[in-house]
Amino acid sequence: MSSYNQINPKKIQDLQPSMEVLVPETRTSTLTNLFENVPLRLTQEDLPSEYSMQSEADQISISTVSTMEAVYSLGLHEDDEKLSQKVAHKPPKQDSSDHPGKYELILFVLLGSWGTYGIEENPWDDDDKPFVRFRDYNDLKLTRQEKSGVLTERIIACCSSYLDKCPQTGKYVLCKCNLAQKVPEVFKFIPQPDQIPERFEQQEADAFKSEHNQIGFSEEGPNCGFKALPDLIVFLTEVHLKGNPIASDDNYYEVCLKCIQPILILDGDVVSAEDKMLVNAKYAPTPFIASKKNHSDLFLLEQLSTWEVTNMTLPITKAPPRMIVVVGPPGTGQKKLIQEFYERHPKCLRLGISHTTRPKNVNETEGECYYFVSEEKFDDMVRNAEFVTVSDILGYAYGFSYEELMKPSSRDTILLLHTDLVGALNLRMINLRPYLVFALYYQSDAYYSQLLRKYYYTYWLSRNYKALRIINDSGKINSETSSRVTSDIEEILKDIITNLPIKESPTKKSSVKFAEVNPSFIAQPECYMYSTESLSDTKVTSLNSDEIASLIIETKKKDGGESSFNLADEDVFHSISEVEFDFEPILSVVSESKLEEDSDEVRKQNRRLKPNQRIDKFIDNILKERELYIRFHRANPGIFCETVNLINTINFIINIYLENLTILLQVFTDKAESTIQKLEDLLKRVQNSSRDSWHSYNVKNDPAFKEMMTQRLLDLNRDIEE
Ligand SMILES: Nc1ncnc2c1ncn2[C@@H]1O[C@H](COP(=O)(O)OP(=O)(O)OP(=O)(O)O)[C@@H](O)[C@H]1O
Repeated sequence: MSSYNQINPKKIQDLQPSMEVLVPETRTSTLTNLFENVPLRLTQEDLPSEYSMQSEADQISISTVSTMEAVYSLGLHEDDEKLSQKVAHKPPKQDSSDHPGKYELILFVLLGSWGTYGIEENPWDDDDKPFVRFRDYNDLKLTRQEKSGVLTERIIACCSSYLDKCPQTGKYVLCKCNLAQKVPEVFKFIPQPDQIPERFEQQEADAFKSEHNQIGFSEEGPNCGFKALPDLIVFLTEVHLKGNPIASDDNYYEVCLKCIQPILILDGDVVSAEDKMLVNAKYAPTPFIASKKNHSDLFLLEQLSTWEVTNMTLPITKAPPRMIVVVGPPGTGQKKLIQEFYERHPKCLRLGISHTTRPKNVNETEGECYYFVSEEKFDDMVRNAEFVTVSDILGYAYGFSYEELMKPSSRDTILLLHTDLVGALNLRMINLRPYLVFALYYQSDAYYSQLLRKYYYTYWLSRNYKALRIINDSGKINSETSSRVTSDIEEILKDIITNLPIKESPTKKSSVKFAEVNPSFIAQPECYMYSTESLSDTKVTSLNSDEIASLIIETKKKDGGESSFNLADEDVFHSISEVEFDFEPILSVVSESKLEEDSDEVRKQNRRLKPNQRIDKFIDNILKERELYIRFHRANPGIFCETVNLINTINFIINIYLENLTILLQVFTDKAESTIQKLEDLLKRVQNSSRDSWHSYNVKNDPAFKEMMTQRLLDLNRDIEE
């Protein structure tokens, strides 16, 4: 038996019996190899003296039941119906009766899919302290190739044989592939030892250069070329492949960035976060795949977690509430829409409150539109399988919890919430049968300005500058304050002038609460936009340059000294009519003295972030997402209807989908009245729909389930008899 190099006896005694061994299908070959030499039953002899087995019953056996195989592979590649069919009819693999034992280990393979998606990058970030190792790398008699740094499956197997506690479940799992020291300067992988070309035998270890390693895209076989990447390099941050055949592929750079998520250095060059972001956006999975992936992750966690029966737990016969879900790309104003809709029908609706890690905005109240939680808390909830769905939106996590879903409410109350597309598809996938409403800005231009208002200015203004004063070419500068012009700011202010849709003259001297102008996603300090001089009382179609000079965007002082600016007439912004600015303003930024102190820091930050480029890309990405929603809608007729103007089409579609209890219609958030009207129509239909048509799959009637239970009972009886 191979050696155990580190054993913590206390921990091994904690081993809990458990039933499932989760092995994603695509990874089984590595795993099978891995256990070739691991005894399936550990006895006292196998263990070092520090650990004493109390009785025979303490034997640990390892067995595999691959319940998740189907979910993992099907979840990624096939559709709902096939998934449910296969999952339902796939007979579960039996526990091996040759190896009974009190304890079973959960095997969980960290290579590849798990961890690269969504939930956590590397939950086992404990490089140095595995507590049991079945096969030790140090015991391997390395071949010449291996000594020279060639990575073979043998090495991977040894490096993967750690036993440790799974952070998600607290159970012991055999996992982790730490290749950190095994591939010191080059990433070298030879898939099959018998495929090693002659020349390797002749190479001197020292002479072994990265050009000679064996990753080539022309190679055939399951573990060759690019295909080998995702399986192996979850822990690699630095990769050198220059001169390797793989490097001459046109998509080499992008594929490496995509496949090797933790990569920081490729061929000696630092990989920028921006490149990674762009590559990720370019190769983003389709919404269906993303949501299936997401769903299978959550499903997996659900399987691994222990559910507690509390007084919140509803009897299984109770159907979840009927729900209307407003779906749309970020910044569409879904939140406002559903709140407005809710306020009109508070008796028949219940607002579903999601959890999010995004910071709370000034005008938001905890628990009213979101539960604002820390990333740690959110992760904990994910691990405990508390969420029905989770999504990652613009860098923040959003999730809708089971608790919210099942909150007691009257039988006829309809749950109203908003999610992104992935979230909505997840809800469908677990058979909640939501009525999906597609919310979109009618015009992409309007959406663009909305996004600019929402993200661009807020992001910029709030993070970098305390005060901005825009002056015109007449050169009026507030002379008490020092001024500074930077090209970045110039650009941004130009954008503000050209894009900020100032609508109508305010009727009185007023200030506009900037946070209201930008009900922003990104938390901002309290910013206010105000005019120093009163603007004309009469309606104007354009503001003259003097008036422009007086538009100031400034943060509120902490001491409250500028509270007079707080007289915000929140409607002002919305009631200013659109203005064309036909001059090139000279722009100046007036900083407060505090800012001067910070200026070095600010400059440093500018250099690092290049914010205006970044935010441009950021907004571009959101616009692309809008396109994606529309494409998705077109490619999946029936999920959303095509045009909102064709009332008849809507009725037609409603009739078709009424049967499936899924009505899909499109709503434009920039056309508030007609939108609410549509939602009201929908509400009536949902109310009239029959609850009795709720059907849920009953696992107890499934022949595979019956077979499995019978077998389990037989096994149990046999164990007892023995
Ligand atoms: N539980 C959830 N699951 C998935 N997506 C969600 C969830 N809750 C909210 N979202 C989505 O997150 C996005 C950002 O919402 P947020 O309220 O933070 O910003 P917002 O810009 O005010 O949103 P909007 O303007 O679209 O109402 C929205 O598109 C929303 O649909």
